[in-house]
Amino acid sequence: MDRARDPHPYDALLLLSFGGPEGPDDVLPFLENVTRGRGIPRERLAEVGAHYHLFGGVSPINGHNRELLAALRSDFAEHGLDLPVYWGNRNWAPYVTDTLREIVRDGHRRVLTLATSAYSSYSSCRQYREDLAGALAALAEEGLDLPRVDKLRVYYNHPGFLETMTDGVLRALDELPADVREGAVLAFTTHSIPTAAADTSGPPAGHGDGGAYVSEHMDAARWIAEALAERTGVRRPWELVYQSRSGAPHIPWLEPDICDHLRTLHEAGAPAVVMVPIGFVSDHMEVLYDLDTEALAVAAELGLPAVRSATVGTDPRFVAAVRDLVLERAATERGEQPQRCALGTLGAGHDVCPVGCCAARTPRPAAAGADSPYA
Ligand SMILES: CC1=C(CCC(=O)O)c2cc3nc(cc4[nH]c(cc5[nH]c(cc1n2)c(C)c5CCC(=O)O)c(CCC(=O)O)c4C)C(CCC(=O)O)=C3C
Ligand SMILES: [Fe+2]
Repeated sequence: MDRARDPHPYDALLLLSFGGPEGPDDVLPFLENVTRGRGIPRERLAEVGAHYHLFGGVSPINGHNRELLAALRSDFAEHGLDLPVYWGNRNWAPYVTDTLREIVRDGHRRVLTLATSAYSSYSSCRQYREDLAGALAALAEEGLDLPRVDKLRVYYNHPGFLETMTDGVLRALDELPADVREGAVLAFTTHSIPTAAADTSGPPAGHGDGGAYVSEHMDAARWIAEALAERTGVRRPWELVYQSRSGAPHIPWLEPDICDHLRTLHEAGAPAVVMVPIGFVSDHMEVLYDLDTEALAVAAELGLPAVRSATVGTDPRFVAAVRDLVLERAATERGEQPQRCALGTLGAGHDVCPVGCCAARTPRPAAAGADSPYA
């Protein structure tokens, strides 16, 4: 077989995501699934529930995942990559346990996982490995022969991610009124997490304050800002800011918040801003509500021209990046030394999360890492 198309030893790809409600009656049970045992104040739940109800109780995330699933399947077929693609979620149907059961019943033994999050942190990486461990534990209870499950490395610095984001910013700049375009500044934005979770993100060896979560986002932002400067001849001020904070007010989370940042930019005389949602791989509710609804309303109130650039979604270059990552990992598992594409300064991330990577407050079994209790 052509090595460039050889998925061996893998026989299935699992798209692992967050899940979201599909109608008004799903909203409360979904939020209960998300927040079980996580100490989110009730007022915050009601508030977030209202965001979903504003969109008919439907999260955009499932539709985006269905589209990504279809795009991956046709890209793989087009490139002669014979690897079935499945989809399972943490918080809503199709649940990952049900999907993994189907994968096993279909006779697959080596599963590679793509999580819909590009960075290192408990919420964006380890919690997905806990989901896999939970699914494996459930299947073991049922007496099924367990498959081996691996997870793809973080992909925030893959060219197919960064170049696609960069093109999105170029399109967003074009949407700004011509007279403020030149002076527009960049606000890279991602999901806030507790500072304690940021500090322990990535391998225990450490990335300094803010851990791998902050350093990876900084590296992505810097690369995009420099690529834009090269392509447009305009060097724009930029900053990494945060959004979608939840949790109790006395617990510190990463700051500044995008809405506060817009006020700061306005006071400092910025003529316009592009919000670049580097933390999200598709237009989740956080993008549709927290940026497109809330942050754009703040900007409008200030009279600050603002636009939000695109997420990678199902851009063909992002889909091709996933194929590249799958083939790279398959080759590595076969003992070859494939090229590992990465831009920026941090290099390609680890294939296998080391012991203690993105440590959790409450230790739980996590699969697909060096500390996995499974083979
Ligand atoms: C880093 C990160 C990502 C990015 C990585 C990834 O993509 O996984 C992410 C994604 C998402 N988060 C989502 C939704 C929610 N997240 C919540 C709560 C939380 N998120 C956190 C972090 C993250 N979250 C954290 C530290 C909490 C506090 C509670 C806890 O420690 O678990 C809550 C509870 C209510 C609230 O407080 O907001 C909701 C409803 C959706 C679905 C959106 C849709 O429907 O389109 C998606 C993709
Ligand atoms: Fe979240």
